[in-house]
Amino acid sequence: MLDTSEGYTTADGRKIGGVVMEMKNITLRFGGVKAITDISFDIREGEIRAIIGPNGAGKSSMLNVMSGFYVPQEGEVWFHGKPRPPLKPYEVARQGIARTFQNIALFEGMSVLDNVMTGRLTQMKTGLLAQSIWKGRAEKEETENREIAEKVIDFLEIQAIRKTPVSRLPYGLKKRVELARALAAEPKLLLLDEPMAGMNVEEKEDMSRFILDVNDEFGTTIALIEHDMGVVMDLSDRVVVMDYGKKIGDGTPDEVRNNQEVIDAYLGVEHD
Ligand SMILES: Nc1ncnc2c1ncn2[C@@H]1O[C@H](COP(=O)(O)OP(=O)(O)OP(=O)(O)O)[C@@H](O)[C@H]1O
Repeated sequence: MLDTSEGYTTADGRKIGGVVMEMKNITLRFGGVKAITDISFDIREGEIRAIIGPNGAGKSSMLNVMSGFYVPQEGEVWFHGKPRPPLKPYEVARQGIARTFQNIALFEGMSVLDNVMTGRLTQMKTGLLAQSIWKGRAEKEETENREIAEKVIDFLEIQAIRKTPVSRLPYGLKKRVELARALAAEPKLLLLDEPMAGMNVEEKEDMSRFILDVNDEFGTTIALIEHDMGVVMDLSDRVVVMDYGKKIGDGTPDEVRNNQEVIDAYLGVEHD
């Protein structure tokens, strides 16, 4: 098994660093339903880390624990070497964590550019009162925010639709706009909730390329959940496999592919 204790070098020569986030013995219940049972794993700096598993395995619940949206009944989330207390959503964003959602959560009536600009809101330093007193400072910040939004739009190759209302876009492009909005916050850790769900083959290839480019260009650490095995295996450095709320595998794509428990529980049967 790959020894990751001191960081490691990937097959394609990327250097993976220290632990950014560590899930320690996480258990999450909804009333009588145990969505996650005693799961531990870490995410390292610069890594593309996937969580896979069949429907209902607990993947979304886990992502929501990672993003701070759910607080587990047992266990701790460690972030940069310290236990992370329960946080408000904007505090999570200020810690450098951004996410996308399984069901697209964009402002449909607003343009692509305005949607991407909303990704900057959590990073704004000038409050409303200060904005009215120091107009110059607010204007400078607005200009900076716009520059970052435009840079992300260029990077994800959506310049041609920057003024288009999101409601007019096909599904695959909406997903890309959601990624753009998350990137506009300049996250250190990006959480992607089924980024390829509902996409055709071409859209999946595009999205995979952009995820790899984001990781490569900005050094962003990425954790994603998916149930499209093929995509995940090509994209990820390490994979956690969940089934019925439990962790049944954790390792490189090859290690996971050859894990008998994973084969039995997940790969051996058809999943949509
Ligand atoms: N808010 C909630 N209230 C009650 N039960 C929930 C809630 N969210 C998830 N669950 C239950 O927890 C379990 C894990 O669900 P979760 O959505 O995390 O799985 P998943 O692996 O993301 O599934 P999918 O691939 O279908 O999205 C399921 O049994 C689900 O019904």
